[in-house]
Amino acid sequence: MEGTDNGTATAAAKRRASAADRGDKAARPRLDAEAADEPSPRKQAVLEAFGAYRDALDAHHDQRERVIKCSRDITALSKKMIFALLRITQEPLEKVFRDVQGKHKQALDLFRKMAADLQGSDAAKYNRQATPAIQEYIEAMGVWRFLEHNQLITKQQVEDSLDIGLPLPVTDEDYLLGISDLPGEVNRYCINAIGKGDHEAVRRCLEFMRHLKAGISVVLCACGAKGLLKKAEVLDSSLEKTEKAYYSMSPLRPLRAGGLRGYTSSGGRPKPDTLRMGQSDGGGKKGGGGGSGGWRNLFGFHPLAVLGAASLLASGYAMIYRPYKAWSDEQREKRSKQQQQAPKIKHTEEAIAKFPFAQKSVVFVLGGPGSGKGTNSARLVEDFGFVHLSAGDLLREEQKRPDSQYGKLIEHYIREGLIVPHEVTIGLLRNAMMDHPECDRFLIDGFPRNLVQAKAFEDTVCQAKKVLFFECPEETMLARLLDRGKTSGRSDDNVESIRKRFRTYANDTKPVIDAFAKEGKILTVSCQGSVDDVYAKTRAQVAELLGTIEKKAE
Ligand SMILES: Nc1ncnc2c1ncn2[C@@H]1O[C@H](COP(=O)(O)OP(=O)(O)OP(=O)(O)O)[C@@H](O)[C@H]1O
Ligand SMILES: O=c1ccn([C@@H]2O[C@H](COP(=O)(O)O)[C@@H](O)[C@H]2O)c(=O)[nH]1
Repeated sequence: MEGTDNGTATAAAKRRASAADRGDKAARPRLDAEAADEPSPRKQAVLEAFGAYRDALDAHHDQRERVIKCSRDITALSKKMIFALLRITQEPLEKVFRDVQGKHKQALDLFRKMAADLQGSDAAKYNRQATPAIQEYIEAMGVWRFLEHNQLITKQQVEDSLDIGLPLPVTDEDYLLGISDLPGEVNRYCINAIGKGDHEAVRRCLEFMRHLKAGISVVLCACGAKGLLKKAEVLDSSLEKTEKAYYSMSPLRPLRAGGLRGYTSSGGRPKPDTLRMGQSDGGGKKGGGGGSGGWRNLFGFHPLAVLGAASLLASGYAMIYRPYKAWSDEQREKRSKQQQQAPKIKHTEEAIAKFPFAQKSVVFVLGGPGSGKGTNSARLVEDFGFVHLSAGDLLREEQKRPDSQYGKLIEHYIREGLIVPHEVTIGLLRNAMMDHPECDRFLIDGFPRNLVQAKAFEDTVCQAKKVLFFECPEETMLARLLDRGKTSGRSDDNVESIRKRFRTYANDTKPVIDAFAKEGKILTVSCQGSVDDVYAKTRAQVAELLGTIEKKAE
């Protein structure tokens, strides 16, 4: 049929037919040309469909651009809020908070605009664009909360602060990633406080970061959330800087109130409205293991501090547990079988609480990487009936254990020469001690690697009787480790990892040795000489020590 695809005449065809009826031949060429230009209905339909797609794409593009713009503006405002907050050390409080409140109001206006674009079924498409703003905002609100109330902001508080009349979901991941950026800012505030000689402010920063680190470490161990590991490393380095700053202001502080006992706390009675470590009064649980006391120790007793901690853990839990819940029955069954095959945290809370840790004689074995700790410990076992527990070996074993939730984390820390969060290492050490209930003497080799571990072990396991310290120059250790690396198969016996381990040793472990030295607990052995020579010196030191211990016990 002329001019039609589906039997329906086009307008031009109709006009041509009526011109023919009228016998109007002159109109024909014009009408023919008109008909040739006019799209067929199918073409028309396709054009219309494309038009609709184009409009939808344009609308999507505009909506995405609007979200990106709002997100950038909120990010910038949040950074300005942080910047304004950090002026707290230079300007009157009211001025700072007034300024921040103004910026916060502007941020909320932008959030309102952004939330409007995030409503409806397509909202999820733009979440990725909104996320940076939400995380930066959480960071800013976290800094504010810390400075004003000395508390870790909770996820609920973040949500409540977003009073914009429209729902704007804050995910657990946003919350965790947002608060894990706090240490960098707290560290900046701390540096300003040092400039002002405000010792108390520096102490508060340090405690806050320790609480945060403890909480994040646990979440990290449990779920290894993408992005969190990197932030945890930054947190470590911020914490390290703050610790150095704090102790540089008061070098003897770690040793106040009796050696390591004074390490984590301010020494004096903490103010009721400040976050504090639960063990600051020296009332740590001896021989009692972790349990709920462990959490109180991590986060202090202030109810709102606990709330912050709970929020952090709830988010971590949700990230771990929700995906688990979404598993099929088959996946869940497989996972539970794997766990039954290789349970590692095998002692019950009750058994841990009952185990007489405090009655055990523990000797720590310290020294740089490759200084001979393992070699000499093995021989001491033969001569004196110690149980030898190498923290590094326990970690490597846990790393290899199929289905270990810590495997990836440990692998990363070991390769990078970093110190695995102490909750994991102490958990493994405690397990291993409990595997030998008959034994009273333990050589704990390669532990504690930093002051926090040392304090945590004292509080949750027991105090070491002495510390065997292998003194060794770096060149000797490097040569021995490279030699060992030819056959050891260890991921960290290579030049790059060895350098990192040396750095960690100098920065974190040497201060532990110094602190124990001040307590009079160090037995130094020079690592120079043959294996037999060094062992002879070691043996003599230990024989004398055991003689003393036994005499004391009589
Ligand atoms: N006195 C010595 N003379 C020469 N080589 C030694 C001596 N003592 C130990 N070694 C060798 O040096 C290497 C490192 O020793 P060892 O494994 O005991 O050190 P380590 O302190 O336990 O190391 P890491 O902290 O890395 O576990 C080993 O290959 C060991 O055989
Ligand atoms: O308490 C500890 C002990 C060890 N690590 C990590 O393990 C490696 C290797 O330890 P070795 O004692 O040399 O076997 C060490 O570099 C750390 O990454 C730890 O984190 N905590």
